[in-house]
Amino acid sequence: MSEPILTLDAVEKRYGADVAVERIDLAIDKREFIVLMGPSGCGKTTTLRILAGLETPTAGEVRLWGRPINDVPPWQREMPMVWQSYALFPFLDVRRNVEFGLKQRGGMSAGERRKKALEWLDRLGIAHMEKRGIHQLSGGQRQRVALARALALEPEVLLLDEPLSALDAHLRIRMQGELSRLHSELGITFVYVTHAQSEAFALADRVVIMSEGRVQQIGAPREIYRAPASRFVADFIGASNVVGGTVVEEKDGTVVLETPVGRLEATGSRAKGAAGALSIPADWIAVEPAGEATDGTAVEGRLVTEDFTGAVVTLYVELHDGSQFFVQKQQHEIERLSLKRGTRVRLSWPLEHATILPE
Ligand SMILES: Nc1ncnc2c1ncn2[C@@H]1O[C@H](COP(=O)(O)OP(=O)(O)OP(=O)(O)O)[C@@H](O)[C@H]1O
Repeated sequence: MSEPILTLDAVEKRYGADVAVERIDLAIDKREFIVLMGPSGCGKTTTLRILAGLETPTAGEVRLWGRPINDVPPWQREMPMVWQSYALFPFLDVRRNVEFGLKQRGGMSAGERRKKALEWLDRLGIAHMEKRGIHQLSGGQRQRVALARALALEPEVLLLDEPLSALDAHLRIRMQGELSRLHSELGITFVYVTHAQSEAFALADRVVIMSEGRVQQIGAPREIYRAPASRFVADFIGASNVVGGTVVEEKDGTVVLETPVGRLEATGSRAKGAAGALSIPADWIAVEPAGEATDGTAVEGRLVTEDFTGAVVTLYVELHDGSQFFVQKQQHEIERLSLKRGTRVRLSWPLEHATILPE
């Protein structure tokens, strides 16, 4: 294993009695695209600000290439940050905004700075706007200027705090594609904070799921999607139905749980009598008219709503105890069933996809 470019070692940040980051351990490899994701207030932004040097940890150590940098000020770290609000200077034109960081760093003539700024503006497709004022730009163009300003420093690490959240959905997808392309072309490390799961999964090499100032799971998007490490992660990702119960049988890598919706089987192991929660991915559930017997890998209920979002349809089915399962299907897969609100349906799934969540 090569040495990580950035290491957070038992990093903590408290503001008096308030804990923003309880404990973060994280090693980031060179060229990685790392996305920090979690509910509001979980400490994502604080973690990013600690990396930028804008906050000092109250305990633990931050290392860059193995060298402690807790006490290194932001301007000596060369890890620029790009914000949702762009943080551009309204009194400088586009090109001068991009030149600003270069000027602060020093060591370049005015001509060199200008050339570098134009190179980056060109790379981001807005060189022709070099003389415009910031107020004459759209949100997407402002975000490009902010990116050009950070990238003109040619940093090893770029920090991004919800950079696309102020943009409309269409532009967000486009900028997402551009960020992904820039990341692979430049070969630098991106540490990116977002609320948006689709953004995290589309961009990240690894996603860090945080809650209450701690890391809940670190993994490739697919891994997190298919194998959430805890009930918290499964609920947060929202791709699976999670049912809690008590283990009543255990043998050969499978367990049976007594749950409010009946006895359900799951793969994994847990001692008899222990509490546990099983997770059933919504896209692995088959829907058919009710009537056939249900067993440990099926339940029956009544269709309550159908959310149509284009090719994918989400069905919400109410079970006998009043709880709901949701099922995700391609539109063409359910057309033949001609379901209506109130129709009784049977939901079933392959046993290997019903897994007991780690404790
Ligand atoms: N300067 C501060 N003083 C006191 N508490 C703070 C300060 N900055 C952050 N916090 C608290 O630390 C916690 C983590 O904040 P942080 O901004 O890192 O969360 P976040 O995950 O980025 O949230 P969001 O998604 O809402 O931006 C929050 O409970 C917040 O109120």
